[in-house]
Formats: sequence, C-alpha cells, structure tokens
Amino acid sequence: MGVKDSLLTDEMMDTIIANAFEWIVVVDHRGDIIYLNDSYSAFLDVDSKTVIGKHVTEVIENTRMHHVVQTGKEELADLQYIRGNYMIANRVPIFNRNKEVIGAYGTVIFRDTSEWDKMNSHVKSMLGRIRNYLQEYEQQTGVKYTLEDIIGKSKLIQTLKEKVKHIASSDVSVLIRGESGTGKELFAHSIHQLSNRSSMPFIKLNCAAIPEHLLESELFGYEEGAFTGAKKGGKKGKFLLADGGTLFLDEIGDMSLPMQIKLLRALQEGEVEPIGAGKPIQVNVRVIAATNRPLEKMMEEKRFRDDLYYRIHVIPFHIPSLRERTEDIPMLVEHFIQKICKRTGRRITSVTPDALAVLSRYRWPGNIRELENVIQAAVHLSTGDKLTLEALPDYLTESYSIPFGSKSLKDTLEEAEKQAIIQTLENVNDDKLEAAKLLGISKSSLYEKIKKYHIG
Ligand SMILES: Nc1ncnc2c1ncn2[C@@H]1O[C@H](COP(=O)(O)OP(=O)(O)OP(=O)(O)O)[C@@H](O)[C@H]1O
Repeated sequence: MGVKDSLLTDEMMDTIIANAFEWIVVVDHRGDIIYLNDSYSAFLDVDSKTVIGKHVTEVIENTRMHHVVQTGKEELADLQYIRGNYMIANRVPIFNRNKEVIGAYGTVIFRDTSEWDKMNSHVKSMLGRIRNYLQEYEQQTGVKYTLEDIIGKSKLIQTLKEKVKHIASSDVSVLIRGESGTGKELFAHSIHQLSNRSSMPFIKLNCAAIPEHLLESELFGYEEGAFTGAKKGGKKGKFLLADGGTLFLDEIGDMSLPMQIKLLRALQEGEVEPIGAGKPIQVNVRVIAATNRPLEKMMEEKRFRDDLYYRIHVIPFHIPSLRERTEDIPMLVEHFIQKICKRTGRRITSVTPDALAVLSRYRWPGNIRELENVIQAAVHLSTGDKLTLEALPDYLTESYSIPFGSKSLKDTLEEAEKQAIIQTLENVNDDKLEAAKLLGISKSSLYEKIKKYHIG
C-alpha cells in the first residue's frame, strides 16, 4: 500500500518529514536543492525556503549529493564533516520509470545531542590516532602516498592503477617513464606501499640533483676517514638505508656512465661497497627507477648502458601526460581545491564553467604539478566561494587562442612560431637537436630563434 492509498495526509507527511530525527535534503538532477527539512535548516543556519533552487554545494559543506545524481550510485554511511562535526550521511539517487536519475535524497544522522557529542569525540580521537599512525608510518618508512592518492578516472590512469596492484608484490625492477610532474614519484610510493616490503624503508635519490662526485657516496656511503672531509663515523649510503625496502632512483637518465657501471654491479651482485670499506656488504633492495629521458636513443648514442637498461626495464611503466587524459582535469581540480581549502581554511565550493573550460583546454607542459600550483594560486586569489576565470593566470588563456585581428600578421606569425618552439622543446625535454629535427629547421636556426624570442 502506497502513501497515497493510506490514511496519511500530505500535511501529516510534511510534519513528519520536517521534524524527522534525521536531517533530510532532496536535490534535482542538477544538484539544486528542492527540499531541506526544518531541523537540517536550523543546524545549517539557513532558511529552508530561500535555499530552494540553490546548488547543494553552496549550502552544505563537503556534500556529495551532486555526485550521486551524476553517478546514480548510492553512498551509505559516509562520514561527512559539517560545521565542525562529523556526521553520518546517506545519499540515495531517485530514478524515474525509465531508470533515469531525476534527483537524490540525502539524510544525515546524529545531531548535536549528548549521544552525538560522545560519538563525535570518539570519531575525532579515532581519526587522530589513524593520522598519528599514518604519520609514524611515513616517518619510519618514508612512504608518503598510496594508490588512493592517485586521482583520475580516465581509462589510462585506471589501467595503470590496476597494473600497480599486479606488479607491486613481484619484487622485480620497475622503470617509470613520463614527463615531469605526471606523478612518477606517486606511483613509485604506491608500488612500494602495496609490496611485501611495505613495512621497510622507501628511500628516494634524485640522480640529477646530486653532483657527480657526490653521487657515489650518496648511493653507497663511506667509512670514517675514507677521504678528506668525510664525516666522523662515516655515512650510510641510500642502498644500505633501503635494505629490505625499495630504492627509488629518480632521473636515472641523468646518471653518468661510470656511475651506471657501479649501480649495475650493485644490482647484479646484491652487494655494495662503501667508499673506503675495502669489502662489500650484502643488500636486499628493490629498485624503482624513473626518467623522462629517451633512454633508447641515449643507448644508441652510448650515453646510457644497455646492460643497465635491461636490468631496470623489467617492467616498463609509462605515465601519460595530463593533456592525454584531459577527462581527469575536473576531478583533479576538485581534489586540489579541497586539499588547499582544508589546509588554508578557505571555502571554495565550485569552479565556474568558463574557468573549468580554460583549465581543460590548456596544454599543461608541467602536468599535474603545474595544475596544482595554478589551483593553489587561484584559491588564494578568489574572493567569493567560486573559483573563477579571473583568478587564473593570463597565460592559460593566451596559450590556446591567438588574438587574430588585434595584432599585425607579422606579430601573430612570430607568436605562433615562438609557441611552436616552446612546446616542441617541452615535448623533447629540451633536446635541441631533436626539436630542430621535428620543426624541420637546422640546429643553428633553432638557436637563433631561441635567442630572438628569449626562450629558456
Ligand atoms: N594522479 C594524481 N593525483 C593527485 N596528485 C597528483 C597526481 N599525479 C601527480 N600528483 C601531484 O603532482 C605533483 C608532482 O607529482 P610527482 O612528484 O609524483 O611527479 P614526477 O613525475 O615524479 O615529477 P618529476 O619528474 O618532476 O620528478 C605532486 O605534488 C603530486 O602529489
């Protein structure tokens, strides 16, 4: 028997719902509020009538009702932080007869009763303990990221995340390729965190950041008195620090040939010899290497050793650039806004469609790192609760539209030429010879243009 057939009148239903123990919100298919019950309005300190028609994100903190109408998937017993309290939220999509989502209703339980206060402090203390535990884990192992931290719904990212799950426990070397800022380090952490070595250290060494003459002591360590200036008591190298765990060698393509030989020996023999030690020490280390360099080409040019390449290239892993997965941009933007708002206490609830369109069209040569920086600046520059086009840097808009008519043809052509050179150099990691080849000009002519346009 439906409500309509019962003795329950509409007025009775209204009173019951308005005063229900649970707080109730109903949105339409766009996520605009069509109903908010009185008790919820009172808690949110809003008027239940004037909020009708407003987007739910403008009224309720950390809401996901607008996602539920998009995904059509219910979300039950989700912890939601509203006005200083953790609430338990249920969000359920509403379908029409054709199984199309026409809206969603959400309920929030636990109000400001003493029972709730008790529960709330319990949850807060539990979350605090989890946070401490995670901090401790990070301090002990160096693991900062897990697979959960890798945001992206594109097929490309989902496939890579599946691949991480498959290879994590296999203990073989992994070579992660991808442009700068694509998340190579994030993936390296995640592989370690899912491996059998997860309770052991994750040690990172950026091969490009260490001067050649210091790299050997960084990697293998040294004994006291090994050379003038050596520290008292010697120094443990990264290999020994990573014993039992994972060594992440970032920018491996920047390692010199003599160091490549030493690294290969350590990998093949499973032992390292600290400078001045005189005898090798056994180590058990899994290596994850990363680079943006064209290693295959460098091997042809004898700048990278074949044997080291085959030793580390057991599982290749390519992370696509952000422009190859633009469908991830809205999700990443939302993720960074939330992350930055949490850190700074600002309240930005959405991005305007024109700002999102510009963010989605830009080429992102610096990939996700650049996107994060742009969002961070934009959150600080935004005055209202929306991230708008005005808060974005001018170069985002300039890079995709040449303002025809506002400049002479000569200036427009020169601007296009400059952009083509900048983008090609970015794509080939500043390899001038390769860029000249791709642009179909001589290397000397490329240098001339670089000078003319003040590039780099
Ligand atoms: N999929 C992602 N989701 C969320 N954050 C990401 C993602 N990918 C990268 N990031 C963020 O972008 C920044 C750059 O990532 P990371 O350092 O892993 O890139 P990288 O490829 O190792 O860069 P580089 O080659 O310059 O060392 C970090 O702040 C990281 O947290």
